[in-house]
Amino acid sequence: MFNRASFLTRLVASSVKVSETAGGIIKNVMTAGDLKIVNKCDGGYDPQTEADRRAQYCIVQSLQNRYKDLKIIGEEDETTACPEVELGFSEDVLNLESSLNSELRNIKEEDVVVWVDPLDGTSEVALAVKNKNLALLEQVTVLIGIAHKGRAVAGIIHQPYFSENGRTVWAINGCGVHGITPAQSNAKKVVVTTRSHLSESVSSALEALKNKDLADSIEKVGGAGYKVLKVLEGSAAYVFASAGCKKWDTCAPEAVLEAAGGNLTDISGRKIRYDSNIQLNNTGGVLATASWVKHLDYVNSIPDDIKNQLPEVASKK
Ligand SMILES: Nc1ncnc2c1ncn2[C@@H]1O[C@H](COP(=O)(O)O)[C@@H](OP(=O)(O)O)[C@H]1O
Ligand SMILES: [Mg+2]
Repeated sequence: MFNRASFLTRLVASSVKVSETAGGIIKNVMTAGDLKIVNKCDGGYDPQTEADRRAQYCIVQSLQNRYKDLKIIGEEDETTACPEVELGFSEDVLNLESSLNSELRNIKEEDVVVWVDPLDGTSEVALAVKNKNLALLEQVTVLIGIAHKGRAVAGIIHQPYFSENGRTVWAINGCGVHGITPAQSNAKKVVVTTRSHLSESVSSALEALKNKDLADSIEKVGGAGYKVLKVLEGSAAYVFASAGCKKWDTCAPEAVLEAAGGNLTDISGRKIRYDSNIQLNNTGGVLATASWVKHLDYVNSIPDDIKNQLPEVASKK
């Protein structure tokens, strides 16, 4: 069955399993207790742990083992070799093959870019360990986003610390979202935003949304993957009017949210591109909304002066 499936179905089926194995690696590193944290940012703070390094090694090795010529862009430049290579695949994904439209079924390996964030929410891991606040680990996700000709078409969000055994939320364009039942409405409009990268422009955008009755309350949580899970669970929107979030943070969440009827764009409402030669930063910020609110209301309520500070930059500097 695996060998007869289309390239996209096989890649998603593999990626679901690979994300789960990466989640296991993260949990093992946490249990072992030595995170070996390094700061990746000169003059700022962008932590990387042994869990990020091992999880990315496993994801890239596992996918490259099956798909030799696949273009994969991962967050981490430094990785740590680990023995786990995951060659399994999800039967649930294979069973979806007949639901794919012909365009998706004909996707070729050479037109695909896989965007990998092996551990989204690293700052929350560092804080969880420092403050012995393990509840923060719920905000950790493994993100594998699949882009075809620059557009996010499928995504996997694995959440290792959800409940006892974790959960995997995944989607292929037009084929619904799996592993979660998205909320269809909420009397209260909760807007989620960054916990660790607040800035003046983020605060001003949130204030503008409050003034237009588009944000009844604000919740600050970590990780792009976790924030999109919050939107699927009943928050109205995820707003980040700043430029630090990267393509590997948004590719999988965008595909998953859009399969559930929501939207993820930059704060000016422009689609985000995921071509292999693209600028890594989401220079236009991030705006994600649930299926039950109007995306354009949120776009239109963010003041132009904030949008003008966040222009789209399409190609690498
Ligand atoms: N100013 C910044 N500098 C570095 N990374 C940033 C950033 N703003 C956002 N990010 C990245 O975007 C993701 C979501 O951020 P946030 O939780 O603040 O909303 C995080 O991914 P990682 O945890 O994988 O590094 C975070 O590092
Ligand atoms: Mg990230």
